[in-house]
Amino acid sequence: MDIKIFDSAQELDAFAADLIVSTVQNKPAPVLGLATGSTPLGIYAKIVEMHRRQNISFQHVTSYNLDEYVGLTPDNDQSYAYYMKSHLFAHIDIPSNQTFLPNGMAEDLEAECSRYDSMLQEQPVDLQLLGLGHNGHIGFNEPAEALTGGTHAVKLEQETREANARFFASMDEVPELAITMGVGSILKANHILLVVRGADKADIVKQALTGPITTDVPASLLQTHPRVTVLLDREAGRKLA
Ligand SMILES: N[C@@H]1[C@@H](O)[C@H](O)[C@@H](COP(=O)(O)O)O[C@@H]1O
Repeated sequence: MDIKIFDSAQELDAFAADLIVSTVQNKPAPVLGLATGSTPLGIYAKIVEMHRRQNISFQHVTSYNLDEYVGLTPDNDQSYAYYMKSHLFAHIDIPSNQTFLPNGMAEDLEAECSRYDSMLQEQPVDLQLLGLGHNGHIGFNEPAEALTGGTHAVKLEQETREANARFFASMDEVPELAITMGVGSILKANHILLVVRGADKADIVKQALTGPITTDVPASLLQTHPRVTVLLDREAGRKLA
């Protein structure tokens, strides 16, 4: 694992955005794996700025998002589809028919998960951006005795719902179910970019990066991947020796 610790959010965002843009520029048909949450916001803003100022084009890019809530329509401002549109897709030239998220409104969730997996199989992810949950989740792969490899529907942990409640009007509105790429699908990406910020994640960063590889900390499975770049701010990295 290549671990980099940054003194400022701006430096971290610029480094991550450069890495994403270089993947976009160096491949004829790049496939990006994208994430939501507060962690990637500065990175997306930097990418939008690079698109505007340096004319970086995303017309040839395909993207797959990690996860989506079940039961929220794409025009619901709490859905991840809405998040991606408002923070990234609407501001760059990526064609809308090349951006994919699991469909949280699908009647048959199992069929939706297999559909998503078949698409990922045909278009493997070149660079997968990841955030980290306080309990070590990646995407919505929660700590469990066994983890699911492929895309699947998952019941969210109370802790995860509480952490994400800040984006909703009330706790009752936070969905109980989500669709997420599985840890197996995430690990198939050629290169993984894990980004973590904040003192409240320092302990889980240490466990995930240096602790035992265990399904109790889903992010610890990243230790088995040959090409992971970890970007931390000072606070998130403060427990690493
Ligand atoms: N499903 C998302 C994850 O993909 C995200 O990485 C994580 C951390 O979120 P944040 O970046 O807001 O701390 O929690 C959410 O539950």
